[in-house]
Order: sequence, then C-alpha cells, then structure tokens
Amino acid sequence: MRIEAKNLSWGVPGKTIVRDVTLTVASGETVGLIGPNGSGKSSLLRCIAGLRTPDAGSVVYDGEDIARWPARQRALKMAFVEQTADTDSDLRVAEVAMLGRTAHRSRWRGPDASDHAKVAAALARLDLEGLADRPWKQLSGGERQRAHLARALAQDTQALLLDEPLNHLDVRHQLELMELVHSTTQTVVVALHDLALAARYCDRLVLMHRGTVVAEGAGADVLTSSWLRDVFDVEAEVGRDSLGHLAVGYREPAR
Ligand SMILES: Nc1ncnc2c1ncn2[C@@H]1O[C@H](COP(=O)(O)OP(=O)(O)OP(=O)(O)O)[C@@H](O)[C@H]1O
Repeated sequence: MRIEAKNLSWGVPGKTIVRDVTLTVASGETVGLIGPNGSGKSSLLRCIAGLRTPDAGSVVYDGEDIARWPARQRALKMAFVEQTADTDSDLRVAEVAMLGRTAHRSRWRGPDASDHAKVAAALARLDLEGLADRPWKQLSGGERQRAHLARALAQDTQALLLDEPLNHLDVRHQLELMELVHSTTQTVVVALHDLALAARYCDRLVLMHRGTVVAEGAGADVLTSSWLRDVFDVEAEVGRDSLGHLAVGYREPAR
C-alpha cells in the first residue's frame, strides 16, 4: 500500500497547522515522523488517516483519493493508534483487540474462528496473552498502549499509522514494538519523539517544523547537529554508539 500526501494543508480558523505537505511512503516502507511539540505530526497523521478533511491537497492510497472512502473502507485499509487513545468502557483486553475486527464482519455476524485467531496472534505479538481477560480499567498505562496496538494489528490492514506508540512503554517493549514496525510488511507512518530509536528502526525520517516538512531522508541525513539546533532548538552532537547505531548527545540548554 503506497501512501501519498499531496500538497496537503489543514488548519483551524485563523491558523494553518499543516502547510503544503507532500510526502510519499512506498509500499512496505516505515517512515518516522519527527519534530518538536506542536510541529504538526499528529495533525498530519490524522489527515493521512482520513479523520481530518484537508483544506487543500489530498491523501491518496494506492492511487485512490481517500476523501470519498466511507469509514468502513478506511478501517479495512488502515489502522490508526492515536496518541491519547483511550477506551472508556468495561471491555476486557481481548475485547479491545477484537474491536479491530469490526470492519471485517457484517453487523449481524459475531466473531468467527478467523477473527479469534487474528486477535490471539495480535495479543501474542504485544506480549498480552496473560492479560487477555483483564478488564481495561485495571491496566497500567503501558499495558493499555499495547492493547491499542494489538487492536490495530488485529485490524490486519496494509497501512499502520501510529502516533507516539512508545508512550508509557518500558524499554524492552519499546524495542520490541520498533522491531515489529521495522519488520512488518505493512506500510507504516509513525510519529516518534525518541530520535535515536526513530533513526535506528525507520527506513526514512521526515522532519516537521511549524506544520511543514523541512527535511527527509536516512537517519544520518536528518539527525544532524544543525537540524537539531534549527528545529529542536538544542545543541547536540550526533555520533555512533558502541553497537554502531546513531546516538545523540545533548548539551545543557543555554539560559
Ligand atoms: N483542533 C485544533 N484547534 C486548534 N489548534 C490545534 C488543533 N489541533 C492542533 N492544534 C495546534 O496545532 C499545532 C500542531 O499540533 P499537533 O498535535 O499536530 O502537533 P505534534 O507535532 O503532534 O505535537 P506533539 O509532539 O506535542 O504531540 C499545535 O500548536 C496544536 O496546539
């Protein structure tokens, strides 16, 4: 599934929040969206997910403009985990994951063996098998995040859109999740604040600043001292750690 944003702009009265963004994500590619708070990452993801109607430009999946897609078709094509995803209900973890199967069923049919198999596989990938029957309200923040990710995997779509999926996750689950998004055949757009993990696991990074894309490319091309200074307003040195991965060392902010 190839995803394109073409000259996309979106805003609210008096404020343009996403400004003329053009972005192509190849089928199977994992693209990391990075940028400081308020740079427009979530807004762009919501446009790409079809939850915001662009003021200008378009979002195109495999050549089709999604503006005309009904919600069910969107749910069959893309799964989206939002940053503040919450579920205000008495559902259990397996039932939250089963929500991902909704678009695959007719309204009158309950889950079948294939739905249960997809949910079981998704729970296993997110290390949640032991919590399948646990009520949602009893989960920790990281367990809730993983349950939402399991819901998105159970949805079994060709595109996966993730907004800060590492929120609340401990380091092992962060690494496992990034490994998962790196190795999946799905097309992934993932907004991340951890720049080193973004560079390590994404095929390409897209740097946003004030609603627009200012740089894109391989981690080493985007994570440079000058971009970090210009966009994040930090003094930093970029090098390699002992494993050969990009590492960013930050200096104290000037006062
Ligand atoms: N519905 C809205 N009404 C008014 N302002 C909005 C709305 N949605 C987003 N914004 C503003 O647009 C800007 C971009 O927000 P967005 O959530 O897209 O940024 P972000 O890059 O995802 O930030 P963060 O890293 O903090 O999650 C912010 O200044 C935000 O306050």
